[in-house]
Amino acid sequence: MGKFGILTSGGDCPGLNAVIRGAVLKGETVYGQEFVGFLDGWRGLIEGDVMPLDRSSVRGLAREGGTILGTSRIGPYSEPRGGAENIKKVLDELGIDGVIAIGGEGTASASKRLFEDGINIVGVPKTIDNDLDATDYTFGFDTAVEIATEAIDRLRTTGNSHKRCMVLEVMGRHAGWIALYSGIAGGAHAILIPEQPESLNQICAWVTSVKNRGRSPMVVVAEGFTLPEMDQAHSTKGVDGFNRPRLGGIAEVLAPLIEERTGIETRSTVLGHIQRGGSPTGFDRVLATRLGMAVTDLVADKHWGHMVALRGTAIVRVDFGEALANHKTVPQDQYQEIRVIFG
Ligand SMILES: Nc1ncnc2c1ncn2[C@@H]1O[C@H](COP(=O)(O)OP(=O)(O)OP(=O)(O)O)[C@@H](O)[C@H]1O
Ligand SMILES: O=P(O)(O)OC[C@H]1O[C@](O)(CO)[C@@H](O)[C@@H]1O
Ligand SMILES: [Mg+2]
Repeated sequence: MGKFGILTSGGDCPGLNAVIRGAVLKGETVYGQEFVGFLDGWRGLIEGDVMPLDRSSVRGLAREGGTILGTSRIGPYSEPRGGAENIKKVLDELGIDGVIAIGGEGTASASKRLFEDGINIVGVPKTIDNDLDATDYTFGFDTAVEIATEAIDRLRTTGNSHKRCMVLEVMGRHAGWIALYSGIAGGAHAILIPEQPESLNQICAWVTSVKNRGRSPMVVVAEGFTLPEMDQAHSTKGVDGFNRPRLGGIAEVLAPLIEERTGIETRSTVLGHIQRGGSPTGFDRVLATRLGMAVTDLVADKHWGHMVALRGTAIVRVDFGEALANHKTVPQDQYQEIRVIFG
């Protein structure tokens, strides 16, 4: 029973639509809940801009990339109409009893603040970066790894033909999970992640040893990687809607440096938003559907201020504070495990 509004906020991610479908199907079927979708993240909530969401509007959605609701990096407290007071009024006017916010760390921080300000709100974690501590995996990550792995496979054939060093840049602002997993899957000769600065000397030593064995070096780098002499991640594209530097382009910095130092012809590719687009993998569809279904239990129990998460194979409930306590970065031992065979 009751009427609830769903929104997707922050960067999009394959599986968002599967969450929406899971929530609507279970909420309607098991609890008799009704749903609307807020358009473009928090903007739709602030402005009361909604679309109807029922069983027929989520038909076939598990396989669809993106989000039918749209997303943005607008915050719920942004001027001129943001803030808990206004949001309460909007919810009352629309007869909405609570909000389901699907998003990453920023969305969860905003949700926590709204909950503390008296809004009935629960969350579903999403990010291709897999860097949310409360959950073992986030949906979208497996899809991004799959896409990045295919990119490595393809770069390796052209790299081999021309006997070049290939550098692939993948996403990963604070955490190198996509680089680590796709790099292992694709047999990269070096994997560079934000958690672990590596010197240019070390990178070139790996590249040279690969070349000396008669192979074409493949380097995978996360966008947030820094060389020891860099004080922040490479960014030349200004800031995003929340004033954070837009990352991207470290591969283009590294490639000429590697070429100059090693004498090996080197090319760079920035995979960019391709890894966030398109259809989710089977794994991500299952995870997203289960999280979407489980969030309707939270709503039915009025378990506001919490989000659903994956622990092992179980879906559990964690409060926003716990979910936000730490970034889940790649632990040293997991990086060292693969680093011993670089080069
Ligand atoms: N502490 C906060 N208080 C209020 N609003 C916030 C807070 N943190 C983030 N927001 C708002 O929530 C929006 C969504 O956060 P953000 O852009 O970081 O996306 P996200 O949900 O973390 O997903 P992504 O993984 O793509 O970063 C931000 O753009 C910002 O407007
Ligand atoms: O280009 P956008 O949509 O602002 O988002 C880019 C960021 O979003 C993420 O994909 C997810 O947080 C990061 O890896 C990346 O830095
Ligand atoms: Mg964020």
